[in-house]
Amino acid sequence: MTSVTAPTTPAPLPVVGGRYRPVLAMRRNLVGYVEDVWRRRGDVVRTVLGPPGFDREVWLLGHPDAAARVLSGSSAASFVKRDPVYTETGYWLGHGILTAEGEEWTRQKRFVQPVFTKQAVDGYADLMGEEIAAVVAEQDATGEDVVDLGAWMQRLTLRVVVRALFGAAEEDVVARVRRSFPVVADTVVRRGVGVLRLPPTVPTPRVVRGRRGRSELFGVCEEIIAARRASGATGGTDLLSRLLAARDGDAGLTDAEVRDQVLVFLLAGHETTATALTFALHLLGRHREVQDAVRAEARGALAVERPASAVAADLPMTRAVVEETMRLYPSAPFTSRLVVRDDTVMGHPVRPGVTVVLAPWNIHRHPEFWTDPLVFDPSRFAPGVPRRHRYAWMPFGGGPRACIGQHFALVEAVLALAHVLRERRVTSLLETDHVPVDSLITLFPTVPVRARLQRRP
Ligand code: HEM
Repeated sequence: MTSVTAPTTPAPLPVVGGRYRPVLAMRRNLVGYVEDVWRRRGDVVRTVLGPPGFDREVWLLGHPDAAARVLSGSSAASFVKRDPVYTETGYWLGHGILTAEGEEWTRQKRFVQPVFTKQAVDGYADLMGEEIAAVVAEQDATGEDVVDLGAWMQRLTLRVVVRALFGAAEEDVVARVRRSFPVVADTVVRRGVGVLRLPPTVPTPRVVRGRRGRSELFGVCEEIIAARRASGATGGTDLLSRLLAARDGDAGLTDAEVRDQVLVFLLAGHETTATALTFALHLLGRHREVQDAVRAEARGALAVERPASAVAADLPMTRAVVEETMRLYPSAPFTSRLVVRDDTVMGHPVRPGVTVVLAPWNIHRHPEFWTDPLVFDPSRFAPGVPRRHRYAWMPFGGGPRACIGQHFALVEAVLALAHVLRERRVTSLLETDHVPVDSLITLFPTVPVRARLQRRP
């Protein structure tokens, strides 16, 4: 006899928390709130935020299966970057490949992909090495042995990306981006997670500040593009030259489109890597034996005269440190999407209009996938360790919208650690591996992360 079991539909998810308390808690500390809810309520949490009529439903997702559903090719079309945070990002930072959707994204990707092939990125490794060496030497010249790792690494990664973009690490550009980017990022996130979003045409103090920051950022890029066009120079290998020369059939990118891509690379490409390096140096500064192993590896790899891309490929231990750091401190701790057609997430039906927030911060601490998840242990990423769930480690996202700059970032990060540690001992001045953090698009420490540097023969 065969028995037929009727398919079961899971009961609707209960709504967790009130309409206002979570918003206040998120304002206080977004990372803390999302982790706390996950620990108390599990991997799929449904909230409804804001007053009736203006409310929005937000699901917080903390399981790799949920990430696979939202990001991977087969279902990704149900979850698009039109949620409030990405809508704000597009408004304030331009409509480059980071925020584009559908056909427009496919078109932009055809222009941008060739700029980020492995071969193209390996071509930037030498200039990365030069910029890193220059920033390290600059620090040595100050005679200061205590350094704010966050500020130092921001300077380093901004110089690298500016040089890769424009061919020269122009101080003026570096300074203007450093000044304006945090203001715009603050505007994007505060408006993106806020409940009552007034149109950006309403000149609230935040909007006014945001506009000032945005015109400075746009101005920097537009001036450089105009100067490059006016010079008539062609054939350069920096990212800007490649974008200006890029063709899809007969068509090229307009100046405004080039500006928007340049902005994406400037912004997506420096804070994220700086965050990873800040926490990597902090953790190494607390784990002396790992640091000694990284130093030994760096000395071996840098002793031979060869291209920096070959050096970067020869630093497996250093790379494992970067990967483990990005597990504990993912530079992009959350990513969000708007649901645009009926779908399911881990068996729960989700309807159009819901915002889903994936939390790599939680996924990277998930006890089903990580033993002792709070322990810093780079051996998890040693060569030969079997692959885990594809989305258990996802600092660069996944699926078609995964980070285009992943190889760039990893080459830069391992080279930076190798150059810093080769002749220096780093001692962290914080007495915990677990630095208090929050997030405005990217993760940041809420206390200064300082370390002592000592030269080692
Ligand atoms: C440690 C460094 C980095 C981290 C952690 C990181 C993280 C991410 C993540 C998580 C996404 C996917 C966002 C989503 O799905 O919503 C992304 C996308 C992207 N990243 Fe990165 N990123 C890093 C460095 C870079 C660099 C160096 C560049 C370029 C110079 C870059 C350019 C981009 C672009 C253009 C996208 C959008 C891709 C698309 O939508 O097709 N990123 N990044």
